[in-house]
Order: sequence, then C-alpha cells, then structure tokens
Amino acid sequence: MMSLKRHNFLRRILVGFGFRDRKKVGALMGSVVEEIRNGGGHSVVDVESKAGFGGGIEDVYGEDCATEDQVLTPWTASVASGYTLLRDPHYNKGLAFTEKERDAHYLRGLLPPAVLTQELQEKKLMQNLRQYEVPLHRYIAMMDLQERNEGLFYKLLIDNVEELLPVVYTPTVGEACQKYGSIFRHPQGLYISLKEKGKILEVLKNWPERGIQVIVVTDGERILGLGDLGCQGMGIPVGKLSLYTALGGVPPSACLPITIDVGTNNEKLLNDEFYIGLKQRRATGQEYAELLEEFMTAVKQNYGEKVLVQFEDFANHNAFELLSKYSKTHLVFNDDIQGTASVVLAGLIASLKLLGGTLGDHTFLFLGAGEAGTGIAELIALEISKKTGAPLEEARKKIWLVDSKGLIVKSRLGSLQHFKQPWAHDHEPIKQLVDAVKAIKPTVLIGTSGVGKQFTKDVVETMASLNEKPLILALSNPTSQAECTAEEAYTWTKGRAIFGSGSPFDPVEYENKLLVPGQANNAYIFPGFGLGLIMAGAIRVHDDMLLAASEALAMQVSEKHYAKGLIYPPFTNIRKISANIAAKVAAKVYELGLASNLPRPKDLVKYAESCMYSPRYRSYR
Ligand SMILES: O=C([O-])CC(=O)C(=O)O
Ligand SMILES: [Mg+2]
Repeated sequence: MMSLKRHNFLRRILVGFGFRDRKKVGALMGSVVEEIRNGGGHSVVDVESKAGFGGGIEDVYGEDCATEDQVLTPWTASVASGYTLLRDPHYNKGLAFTEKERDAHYLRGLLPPAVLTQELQEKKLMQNLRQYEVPLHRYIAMMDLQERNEGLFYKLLIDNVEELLPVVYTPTVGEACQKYGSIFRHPQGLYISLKEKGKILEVLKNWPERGIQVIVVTDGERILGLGDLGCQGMGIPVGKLSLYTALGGVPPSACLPITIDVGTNNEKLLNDEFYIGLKQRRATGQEYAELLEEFMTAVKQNYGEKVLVQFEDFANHNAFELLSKYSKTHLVFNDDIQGTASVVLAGLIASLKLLGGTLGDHTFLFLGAGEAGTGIAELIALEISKKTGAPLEEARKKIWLVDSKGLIVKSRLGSLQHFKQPWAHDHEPIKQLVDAVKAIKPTVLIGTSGVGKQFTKDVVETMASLNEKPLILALSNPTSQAECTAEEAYTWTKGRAIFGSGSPFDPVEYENKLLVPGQANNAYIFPGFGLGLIMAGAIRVHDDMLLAASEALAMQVSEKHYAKGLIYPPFTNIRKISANIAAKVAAKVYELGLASNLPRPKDLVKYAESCMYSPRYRSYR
C-alpha cells in the first residue's frame, strides 16, 4: 500500500503537470505509480528528505498554504533521474551516489566509477578552497558548490563555520556585491524590478518552491557600509539566507532571497555596460511606496501571514518607515535595526560579568545615528526600563548619539530626522567625537557610522583614560568600514579594551597575551530568531521577542569565554546557540498570544533541534 503522504504527493505531481481535473488525476494515479515502479524514465527521489519541520512533504508543500488549484507548478515536481538528477542541486550527491542508486536512478556511465563518502567530498573541497588565496575566489567556489550540490555546500558551511563565514558572509560578500556584475553566473533568488509592477504575484509564482517561510529582501540602497549597489545587492539576501539554513536550520527550500530593483543612484553602476540592474535613477515617493505595497500584499497572498519578511540593507529613509508600516499587518523584522540591536544588547548583558554593575549604571555613546545606532539605543533603553521600572524617557538619558553633524542635542531638534529625535538631550552642541567622549564620559563606545577609521587614537585613548576596561564596539561592515581594528583598540588601550566588531578580526597578541575580539554581528541572532518565529507560527514580531533573543544569547557565554575576555560565544556552536535563541523567542511568542502553531511543544529547545535541516545525504531508494 502506498502511504497517504506518498499518495498525496503523486496527486500533487499530476496536478502540477497540468492535470486539473480531479477524476483524471484519480484515474492516472495508478499508471504513474506503475511507471515509477517500473522505472519508465522517472524515479522518485526521496521527497521526504526535503521536509524541514517535523518531516513529511506536507510541511514543505504546505497542506494549509496551497489549494489543489494552486499546487505545484510542473517544474517543482521532485521527480528526477539520470542526467537531470545530477543537475538538480537539491538532490545531487555527485560521486557519493552508491552503486545501487546509480543503477536505480539511471546514473550508470554518467559518473566516473569511484564512490566517495560525503566526508571525503568535504575533505577534498576544503582542500581546494584553501588553495585559493583571493577571498573572492573562495566565494565564487562556494556559490558554484551551492548551485551544484546544496547538501554538500551546507555540510561544508556547518562543519567549518568559523572558517567559511567570512567567505559567504561579511567581509567577502561585500566585495562580491561590488563585483556582482562580473562574477554573475547563475541567477540566485528573485529579482523584482519596476518592470514587474502589476505582476508581482505572478513573479512570486515563478519561484519553484511553494513552502516559503523566510524571505530576505533588499532594495540594495545601503549594502553593508558600502552604499548604493542597486541590483547587485542580491548577494546579501542570498548570504543571509544561507546562514538561516546553516546557522538556524531553516531548510533551504523554505528560504527565498529577493532584490527589489527601483534603479540606483550609483553613477559607476549606471555607466557600467555590464550592470545587471535597471539603468535609471532610483524611484522614490509614491512610485516606490506603491511597488513595495504591491510586493508586501503579494507575499501575504501567496505565502500566507506566517511567512517572515526580513528587510535588509534598506537606506534609513525607507527602513524605519517600512518597518513601522508593515509591522502592523505582516510578520516583518528589520535585521539592521532589530537584529543588530539584539546582538549588541546580548553582548552588553554578557559584558556586565566583566565590567560589573547593571546596564543602567553605564553610559553609552554612539557614533552613527542610523538604523543600527538608534535601533541598538532603543533596545538598551527598553531593557533598562524593564529591569529598573524607570520610564523609557529616563532610560534614554543614559544614551548619547553623535551623527555627522556632532552630538545630538535639544538645540538641533528642529532639523533632526524623526528617528533621531528621542536622543536629543540637554547639552551644549559638540562637533567632534573626541570632545563628545570627554564631555559625556561613556563607559561604552559603539560605532555604527558605516564609515571606517573614525575611532582614532585620540578617541580610543580618551576612552582608556576614563575607564579601567573600556568597552569598544566597531560595528560597521565590511572590515574596511570598521571604526577601528582590533589591533588598534587593544594597542591604544594597552590591552585593556573589551572589543567587538561587526566583521571578524583575528586574535591579537599584545604583550605576550592573546586577545580575542568578539564578532558582534546580527548573524548570531536572526537565524535563531527566525526559527523561533517559524516554530511558533508567529504572526507578528514584538520587541519583547528581541529582548528574549538577547538574553538567550547572553546566557550562552560561559565562564570559559569570560576568562578570555569574550562577550560572545564562538560561532562553532552556533546551531546549539540558535536552538536556545529559537526556544526563548518561541516561548515569548506563545506567552504574548501571537502563536498560531498550537499546541505549544513542551520542550522548545528539543523541538527547535528536531526542526533543524540536516545537510547529510539521504539514501534514495
Ligand atoms: O551583514 C552584516 O554583516 C551585518 C549587517 O546586517 C550589515 O552590516 O548591514
Ligand atoms: Mg544588513
């Protein structure tokens, strides 16, 4: 007897191949089953291996998110064999296909005779990767692998996370976006440009996967600290989603990278004959708002209200507005405002073990008052307010921001953008950062300016003169935009700084001591945060979920890490960390009554772990 799951699956394949008539589908079921049993040029690949959450194809194709009329389009049917199977990155195993599989799936002769294990393939690929001296070449090799053999790509990334994160993510992904036009080989993700206006729902339906649970979307206007890279920003959603899978265990089939192309104001790209995006200046105002509105509506219509939309690397002037507008109607999360805030708050909570006192005892000074700066500032204030019972306005007074015009103070209120206004405190105007450090006497200095080298020797030495252990976070990405390097922070504070950065820095030897910088990057948070939302079937994001994520991450810092001066755990155990974050976030979703997946699993950490995608090859019977 065919299992119900398999029966339904075959039904869907038929419907997908254009058989809309229920009776015809029923009649044909038998012959297709026969055809599959006899070979007949098709073979069923182990579709269940794609299931991410709880197993079973229903989870992937979503019993509850697709009616029979909208089910699989033909190219989503997971039926492949022979040559096609080798070219399907979701199922390809290369030389790891066993003798039996080679016979059963028409692969004889299409592969050389050797059979390798996945471990041996991994070893070979790591050796190859290490031979490339140019980081961008490693990036290209990893992207090629992702296009060729998804399971192996994730196996490499998961098993070698510390080594490969800087390859598929910051800093190399920044350079990849800058050169995307010339390294572009296979399109990844969905491109939605002004040309698709009025047709966005149709475009979404062109994507081969149905069970999308996370979308990362950018409009390319502020890619890391590199500015407007237009359509070439696609590297960012692709990179972020590969971390959703590798670090958070969300199955690749549930992830959809999207770039919205409304033009670019980058002259270099506009004049580049190989530019892959729309060659026009950015649409703004109503034209921009309408395209985004159509996009958000189409997403909900196509994927339901439980799909998570992560906004990434939008410019300030759109980021705050999009978040506040769509957080009321959709499950949305802005990684640069909220993800960065949550990871920094986690580091600050952890740092109290080294610095002493409570969060409210500290004074914070930011350089940069955009998405990251004001996002972090607000979450710190919220945490202080919750912990002490002080009103939010009071808590905000511990936090000062400097932007390109100097310290944000009351006398500037009239000309400040709305997201900066809560930070305009009583003080005389100050232009230079170093003078602000002298006047405010912060215990914590945070760089979110997007501009490199702003924490000069003068600034860092002043921090060191004011604090026994100055906490310095140079968060701007990629490495070229970091406000200072780890070496500078340690040297200029005579080894006393607690230092963290957005992009990774190597440990520094200072007076025979090895000082290990932390990486305060939102990659610690968004994969586990997203997993927690998905597990609970959250329908809205709430700030308390961000606080829960921060506390969960801070709890993963152990005595062993503190002894080394670390305020973040190493990335090596990131899947375990993500499971803990997911559990705390999901618990908050249930507590707030915003969960739609009922009943609540008892042990949320175990449940999170059981949901996670495994990159191990399955055997295809
Ligand atoms: O991508 C990263 O490494 C962190 C981030 O969100 C940004 O810098 O915009
Ligand atoms: Mg970002």
